Amino acid sequence: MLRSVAQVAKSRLSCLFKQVSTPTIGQYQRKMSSSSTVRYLGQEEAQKIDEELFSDYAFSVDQLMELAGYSCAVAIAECYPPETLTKNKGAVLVCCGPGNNGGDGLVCARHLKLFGFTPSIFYPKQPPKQLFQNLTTQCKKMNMAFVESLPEDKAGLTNAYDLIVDALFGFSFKGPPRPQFADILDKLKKVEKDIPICSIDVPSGWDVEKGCEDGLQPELLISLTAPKKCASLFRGKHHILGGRFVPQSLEEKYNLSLPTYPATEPIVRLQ
Ligand SMILES: NC(=O)C1=CN([C@@H]2O[C@H](COP(=O)(O)OP(=O)(O)OC[C@H]3O[C@@H](n4cnc5c(N)ncnc54)[C@H](OP(=O)(O)O)[C@@H]3O)[C@@H](O)[C@H]2O)[C@H](O)CC1
Ligand SMILES: [K+]
Repeated sequence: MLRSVAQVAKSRLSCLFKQVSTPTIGQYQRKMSSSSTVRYLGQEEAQKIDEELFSDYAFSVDQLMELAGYSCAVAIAECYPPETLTKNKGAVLVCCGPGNNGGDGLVCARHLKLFGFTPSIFYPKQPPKQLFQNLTTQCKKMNMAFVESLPEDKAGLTNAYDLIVDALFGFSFKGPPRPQFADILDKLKKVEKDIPICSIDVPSGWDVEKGCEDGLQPELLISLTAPKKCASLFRGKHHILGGRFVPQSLEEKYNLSLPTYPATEPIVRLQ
């Protein structure tokens, strides 16, 4: 049967709209899973790329940390929208370590607060550096609580928080965790089946390349820049890539084969 001019025009128009409409993360994910072979980085390589961003490309730590932490908050809000966290009204415990991974955690906390979550911060080893002191002041001025220690019993965490952000260690972690942090990681491990854990860049306590079979099992992993080798052992629900700041020339130099980020999104789903 011949279609009327109006029907043809309507179908062309709808095709046009399909072409120009913004693709969803799901659409990109489907595209990626068939074509992308994002490369997983070793520890030294991840550190080298990081150094090059600061030296050759003249980025400042604050700049990249802001983008990294922001992308983590976006990933968390996408996987766990605050309005769905009804048990503890969107309370999130952000555990921050002594290095830049901890700094990402502080930035992430600030954005989570702006997105409608209620973050509290656990920052047991605060380095005396202006950058971290500034990030801490920003969180305090935004009325975020700083907790001194983790509760001894499991219920102390499960009755207080809907989510835990693990920003303890990233790609510079080496060897077994020292006692103070071994104890913290044990406490988080005990609640991982009750409260989703969202790890920034590397699940803390994992060897950056070989992982850790009986270590923390986060439900969400947000890899930054590119996944580290240990991410191939991640068995959680969501694996998201953030840190959309890598210049094309650096991506090419290290053959990163990064997936296409959707439109203006700071994150792209890997799994
Ligand atoms: N390019 C990017 O993708 C960017 C990523 N960012 C984030 O930065 C981290 C890496 O940060 P870095 O400061 O290099 O290191 P970590 O945060 O992983 O940890 C360093 C601290 O951890 C201590 N450490 C190391 N091993 C142990 C251990 N076994 N037990 C206890 N403590 C440990 C270490 O202490 P030292 O005494 O050994 O020095 C450090 O205090 C990356 O993963 C991203 O999250 C940037 O924000 C932006 C650019
Ligand atoms: K981490």
